[in-house]
Amino acid sequence: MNVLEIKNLSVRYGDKVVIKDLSMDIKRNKITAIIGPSGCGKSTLLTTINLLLEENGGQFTGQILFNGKDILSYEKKDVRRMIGMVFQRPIPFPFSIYKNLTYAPMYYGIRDKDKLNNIVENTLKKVGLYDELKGDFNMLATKLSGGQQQRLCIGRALTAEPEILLLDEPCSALDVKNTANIEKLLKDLSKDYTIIIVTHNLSQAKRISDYAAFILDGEVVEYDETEKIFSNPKDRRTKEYVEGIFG
Ligand SMILES: Nc1ncnc2c1ncn2[C@@H]1O[C@H](COP(=O)(O)OP(=O)(O)OP(=O)(O)O)[C@@H](O)[C@H]1O
Repeated sequence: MNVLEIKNLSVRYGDKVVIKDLSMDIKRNKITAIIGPSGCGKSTLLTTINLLLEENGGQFTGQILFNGKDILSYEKKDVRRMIGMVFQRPIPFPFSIYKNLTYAPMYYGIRDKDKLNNIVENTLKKVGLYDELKGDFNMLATKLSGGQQQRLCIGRALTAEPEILLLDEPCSALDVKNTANIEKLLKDLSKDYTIIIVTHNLSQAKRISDYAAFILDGEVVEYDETEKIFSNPKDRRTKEYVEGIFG
């Protein structure tokens, strides 16, 4: 079963319709890239999926099935736990690394010190920070480098044990080396998680995603295996976009 089935989704902010009758299924444990020119509705699609849209002043019609069940039938806090979000700018909580990584588990009721320590250790290993920190988990998270902060934020999202990770331009504030680290991390994580990434970086989409959706003016123009989108697009507009002719 597809982890998400988006059916006839339309989204508006007030009178402004930004997503129009969009339907797409998201495959489990794959990386799906959402590409398209600025303002086409990519971020809106992510916020709709994890029910942040309303807080941002938007409304949607249509249906999103998560594991076959209407997403609105889940408690919002469960959706936020199961569908984690990582933003463009890494924003760690202004606490220690330890506290950043135990915040969600404690919120969800874990109090056992050993369990919490394990979560911190395993998460740091998963995101490749464990060796770099050399045991200093009490360091203020905001003192990490930008790339490390973004890996910590991905780690923090993982501590809630999500099924899906939504990432909105996670590398746009990072240099080439940190970007490569994050890309490798996402590839590794896709064995256990479903990843949806919004990116302006077409080479990144090509490098890491299994599927890619090209969105234009709130509509899916083409959605297919990434390989096909880049090497043999069916739609002229997709071809022009991936060749860098517009956007
Ligand atoms: N909270 C909001 N209130 C009103 N309009 C919004 C809001 N958020 C986004 N929009 C509008 O919705 C449209 C789609 O925006 P969105 O951020 O989803 O696009 P995007 O494809 O992610 O853009 P970018 O690539 O520039 O980040 C834009 O016209 C934007 O101005």
